[in-house]
Amino acid sequence: MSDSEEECPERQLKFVVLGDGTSGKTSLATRFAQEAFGKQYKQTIGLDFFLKRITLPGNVNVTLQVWDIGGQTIGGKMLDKYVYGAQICFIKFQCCALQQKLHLNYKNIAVEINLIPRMLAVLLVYDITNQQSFENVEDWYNVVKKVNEESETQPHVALVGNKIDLEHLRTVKVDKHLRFCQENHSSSHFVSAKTGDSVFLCFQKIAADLLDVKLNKAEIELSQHVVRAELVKYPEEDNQQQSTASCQSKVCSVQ
Ligand SMILES: Nc1nc2c(ncn2[C@@H]2O[C@H](COP(=O)(O)OP(=O)(O)OP(=O)(O)O)[C@@H](O)[C@H]2O)c(=O)[nH]1
Repeated sequence: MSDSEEECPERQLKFVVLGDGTSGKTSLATRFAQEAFGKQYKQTIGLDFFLKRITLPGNVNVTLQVWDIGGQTIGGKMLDKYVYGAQICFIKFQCCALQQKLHLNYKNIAVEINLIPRMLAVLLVYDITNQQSFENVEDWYNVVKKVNEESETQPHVALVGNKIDLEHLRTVKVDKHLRFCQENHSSSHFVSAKTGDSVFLCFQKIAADLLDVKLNKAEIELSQHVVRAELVKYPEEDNQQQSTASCQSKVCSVQ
C-alpha cells in the first residue's frame, strides 16, 4: 500500500438490502459483488455480508459493504441492529484490522462511533412478479424509518424492482413503483439479478449519490451491461395466438 493510500483511508459505504424472502436480495448482492447468479434458492438465515470496491468518476475509490438481510428477519429482534447497529460492528472490524497491523492484542477497544460519518443506503427489494412482495416493502420501510427516526442523517432509500427478465410475468405496475418513490423520496431502480441488467448501475448510482459524485450520461451507459435476451416459450395450444404473443415477448424480454 502506498503512503498516500495510508494517509487517506478509503471511503466505506454500508448498503443494507431488505425485502421479502425470494425477492432476490442474495442474488442481487452476489451478482454485484461476485458477478455470479445461482438458480437454486437457498434461504438466508440472519444475514450475509459482501464487500466490493468500485471506482466512481474522478477516481473516487469506495468500498461497499453489502448487508444481505434474510427475508424472515422481519419482526425479529436483530433487524433493528442490522439496519442501525451494523455500523458499530463495522467499526469494531476496522479496529481488529488496525490491531493486527500494529501487533496489538487488546480484547476491546472503545471507539467514538460518532467520529465516523454514517453513510447508509437501504435497498428495498421486491419481485416485480410478486405483488405481495411489493406491498410488504411498506413494512420493511417502516422498520428503517423507526430505527432512524432520532438520527441526524437519514439513509439513502432505494426502491429496487428485481426480476425484470420476467417482464412478461409482471404483476406490479410501474406506476405504483414510481408513486412509492415519489412519496418516500427514494431513488428508483429496475434490475435483474439473473441477467445482471442494471445491477452495477443501481449500486453505482446510489454510491455516487451518497458521496455527491455526479455521473454523466456516458458513465451511466458504460455501466449498463449488454444483456443476452432469452426467448420465452409458450405452451403449444392456440398456435395462432401464440405466434403473435411469442413475437411480442421476444421484444419484451430484451432489456
Ligand atoms: N428470473 C429471476 N430469478 C431470480 C432473480 N433474482 C433471484 N431469482 C431467483 O429467485 C429465488 C430467490 O432468490 P434469493 O436471492 O435467494 O432471494 P432472497 O431475497 O435472498 O431470499 P431470502 O434469503 O429468503 O431472503 C432464487 O431461486 C433465485 O434464483 C432474477 O432477477 N430473475
